Amino acid sequence: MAESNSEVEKVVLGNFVQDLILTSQEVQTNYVYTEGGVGFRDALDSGGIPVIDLSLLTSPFELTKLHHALSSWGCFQAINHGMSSSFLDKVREVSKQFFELPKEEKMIYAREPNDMEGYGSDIIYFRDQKLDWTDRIYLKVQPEEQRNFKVWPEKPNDFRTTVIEYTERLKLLNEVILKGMAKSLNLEEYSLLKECGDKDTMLLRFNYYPPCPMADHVLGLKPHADGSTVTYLLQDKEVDGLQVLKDNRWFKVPIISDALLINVGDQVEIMSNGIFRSPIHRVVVNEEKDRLTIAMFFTPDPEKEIGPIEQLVNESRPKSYTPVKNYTDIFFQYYQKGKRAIEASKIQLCEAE
Ligand SMILES: O=C(O)CCC(=O)C(=O)O
Ligand SMILES: [Fe+2]
Repeated sequence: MAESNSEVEKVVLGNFVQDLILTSQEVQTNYVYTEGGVGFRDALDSGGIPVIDLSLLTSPFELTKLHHALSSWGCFQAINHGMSSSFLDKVREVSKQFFELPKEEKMIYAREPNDMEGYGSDIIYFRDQKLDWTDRIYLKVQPEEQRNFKVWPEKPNDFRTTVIEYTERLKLLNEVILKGMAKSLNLEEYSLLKECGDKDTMLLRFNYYPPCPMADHVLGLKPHADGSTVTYLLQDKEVDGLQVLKDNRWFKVPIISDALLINVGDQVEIMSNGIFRSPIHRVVVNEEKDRLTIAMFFTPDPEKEIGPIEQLVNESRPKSYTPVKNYTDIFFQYYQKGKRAIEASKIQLCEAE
């Protein structure tokens, strides 16, 4: 259901934002928003994003809190997730060390022009595409046999082992979260995990946002919702920048040291028949400081068709989405055009009006 490619001129490898800064080039127009730009950073402070203690997730009280968090905000800050502060520091540290390497050492892991995996910046699909002020490393970390080590940094030398350990830890955590979500929906606890199929995929993205001289007119990441089932974000420890849209207003996501920000992606919105929402979020940049975040996206087995879970469909909540397969594939083209892929799966419920 991807859109026609008529606008797509060619897919090219863009500039690295880090290079633009090092060479003090003027900010190119493709990064600059002329309308609605001023004030990107003026979002509301939000102490309101729920904080959930995962060590209590078996209690009915915490499950109710989880249900409420995911149906109102679509995200929460997870504390007591079992990963130590020093381990999370290590994950941040090896990531930062990679971006600090000289250009030629990073380029060994550059992505191919048509490929997402590896070190790169936005794929350019069409001429007027708005570009994100960010460089990334994108790695498929699961299934294991699909790891493309050609694009996995070997420097710093503990990069790979740290990434593999982080992957293992998040795999376990994701089970806890999907079971908790299912229970909070009064479903059998494995129902969401089963819906993801046997070969679910994990994509790890390191987002590096260099400082930007036009921070009020440029976005680190344009507004989007994630195409995942669930996303786990390890924020920068010192520099904020993430904002979440709720009731048409942008709220800043505060930094809670060692918490993970967990958000619903489009595919859990579909599975939950819209009870849980996949929140729209964006990233603003900073004039002086760089920022680094690490996002792990879980997606179902691409061979597995997913759709609203039957028990969540009834007269008062009719089926709102058509089943989809390999949702991730269509997601990125929509994203670059500033559109939401989930619209393609939504059923128009005219008769309910
Ligand atoms: O860097 C952030 O704060 C958010 C990253 C994000 O939204 C993403 O990678 O999809
Ligand atoms: Fe995101």
